[in-house]
Amino acid sequence: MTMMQHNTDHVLFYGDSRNNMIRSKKKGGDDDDDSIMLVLVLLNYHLPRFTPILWDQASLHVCADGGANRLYDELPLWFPDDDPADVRQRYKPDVIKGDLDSIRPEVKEYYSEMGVKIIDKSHDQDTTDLHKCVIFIRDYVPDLDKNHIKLLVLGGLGGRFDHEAANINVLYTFATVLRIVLLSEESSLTLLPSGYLHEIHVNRSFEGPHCGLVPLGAPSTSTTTTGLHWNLDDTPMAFGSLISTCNLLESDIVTVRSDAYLLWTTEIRYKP
Ligand SMILES: Nc1ncnc2c1ncn2[C@@H]1O[C@H](COP(=O)(O)OP(=O)(O)OP(=O)(O)O)[C@@H](O)[C@H]1O
Ligand SMILES: Cc1ncc(C[n+]2csc(CCO)c2C)c(N)n1
Repeated sequence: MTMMQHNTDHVLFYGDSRNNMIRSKKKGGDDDDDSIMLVLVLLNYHLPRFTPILWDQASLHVCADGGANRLYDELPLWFPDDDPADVRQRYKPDVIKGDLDSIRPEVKEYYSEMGVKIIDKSHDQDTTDLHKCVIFIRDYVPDLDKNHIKLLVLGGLGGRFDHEAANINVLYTFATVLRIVLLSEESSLTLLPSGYLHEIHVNRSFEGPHCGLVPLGAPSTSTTTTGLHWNLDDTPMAFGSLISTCNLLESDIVTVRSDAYLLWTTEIRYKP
């Protein structure tokens, strides 16, 4: 498989190292982010209408179990003038992985005959399909490239709350291994580990104005930000007290420093 080709095309969304990424510098660490490779994971929930744009920019495309049904069913509907078979050939995943209890048999057979790698982990009923896909990506990508990967999870927000909570747990589980962003058509969500100065480059042509910083795993005794309408200045945050929601972007660059892991969310505005 030649899945990990470097993607040097201009990137409109979530991959442009100048416009839209989070640079997280440890004190004294290198700022080594010239080239970002996008990896997509498609879940079995509403795929955002911008999925085809991201697809063209990504180097690796993975479906989590029933996410393959979404790709098979929904992509042809977005290209009504094209033959569905041509659309499915254009948007052919590299891998389908999961416990395979949701992918329909005809969809599995269709992609299998196209040569798509299908990984059956039905024996594992303790981790979610997204977790299984992230393990595949973690093990597939050489260590040297991991800093340059941005994993976008399409259909990662909204829907059943237990699935959303599991997706957020994946952010925590792999926080120091891979940069992961959960996406829906309305929001992005990523985790900012503590101990870094996070320099977040937002693209206000499609992100914002609303945004939030949420100490989900544990309270923060001190968070300091720049670039927001309501900045925090060595401020504590905790559930039951202050959390920063309904905040507003005031700059293309937001900086965050905190003693706790924080979820960072932005509003997404997309008009097809
Ligand atoms: N209703 C939903 N809301 C939000 N996310 C979903 C929903 N259904 C599926 N997903 C996401 O898509 C992934 C793959 O979906 P799939 O239907 O194959 O999962 P599953 O493990 O069979 O789910 P279930 O708990 O329904 O048995 C899930 O792991 C989850 O992340
Ligand atoms: C304590 C505990 N709670 C729930 C599950 C169930 N579960 C968690 S992930 C998963 C796979 C979904 O594709 C399933 C069935 C478990 N194993 N352990």
